[in-house]
Amino acid sequence: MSATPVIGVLALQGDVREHLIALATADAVARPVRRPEELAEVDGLVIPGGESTTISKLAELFGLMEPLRARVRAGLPVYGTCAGMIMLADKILDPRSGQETLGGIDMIVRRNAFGRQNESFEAAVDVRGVEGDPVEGVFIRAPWVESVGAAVEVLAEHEGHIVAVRQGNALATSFHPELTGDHRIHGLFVDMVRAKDAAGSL
Ligand SMILES: NC(=O)CC[C@H](N)C(=O)O
Repeated sequence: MSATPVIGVLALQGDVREHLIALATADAVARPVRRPEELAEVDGLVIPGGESTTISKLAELFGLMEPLRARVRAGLPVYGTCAGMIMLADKILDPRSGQETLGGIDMIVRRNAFGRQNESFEAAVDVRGVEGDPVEGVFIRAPWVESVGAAVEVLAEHEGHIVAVRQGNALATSFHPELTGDHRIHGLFVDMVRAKDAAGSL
C-alpha cells in the first residue's frame, strides 16, 4: 500500500483540472487517466462533470468502457460528480439513444433534473460524513437521484431530492465541489481510497 494514494481523474471531457487540484490539496497524488494502462495504475478514480453522453462515447472510443466497468466491479473506489454521477448510475431515466453508463450504484438518475427550473445555481448542502458547515453545492444542469436500492446510503438532499449517495466504494454528487475551493468531499473520497487500500493489504 502506498502512503499517499494515487487517484486518477478520467480525462476524456469535463472539468478535469479542477479535480486534479482538489485531490492534490486533499493529500493524494492526482493524475489524468485516458488509457487503460493509466487506469490500471490508480488506487481510485474521479469521474468529472461535463456531458455524460460525450464521456460515454469517448470512453467507448478510447477502449475504456470495459476496463472501467471491470475495475468498478472489482471494488475500485470511484467518485462521480454531476455527469460522473450519471456514469455511475445503474439506470438513467432519460438516456440519449445509445448512452451507456458504467453502473456501480444501484440508483436511477434523472439527467438535467434541476436544469429545467434553473440552469445553474448554488445552495448550501448538508452532507453526511462531512464535518462542520454545509458545503456550497454548485449545480450545473445537474441530475438528481430518483430512487435508490437498499444498499445505497443517501448522504445529502436538496429540496427533497437526493443529491449525494454512497454505495460501498462508490461515491456520487449531483453538484461540483471541485469548483468551490472547499475540498472536504475530496478529502472524504481520499479517506475511502485509503480505507480500501488498508483493507486490501491485510
Ligand atoms: N455539469 C454537468 O456535469 C452536467 C451534466 C449533464 N447535464 C449531463 O447530462 O451529462
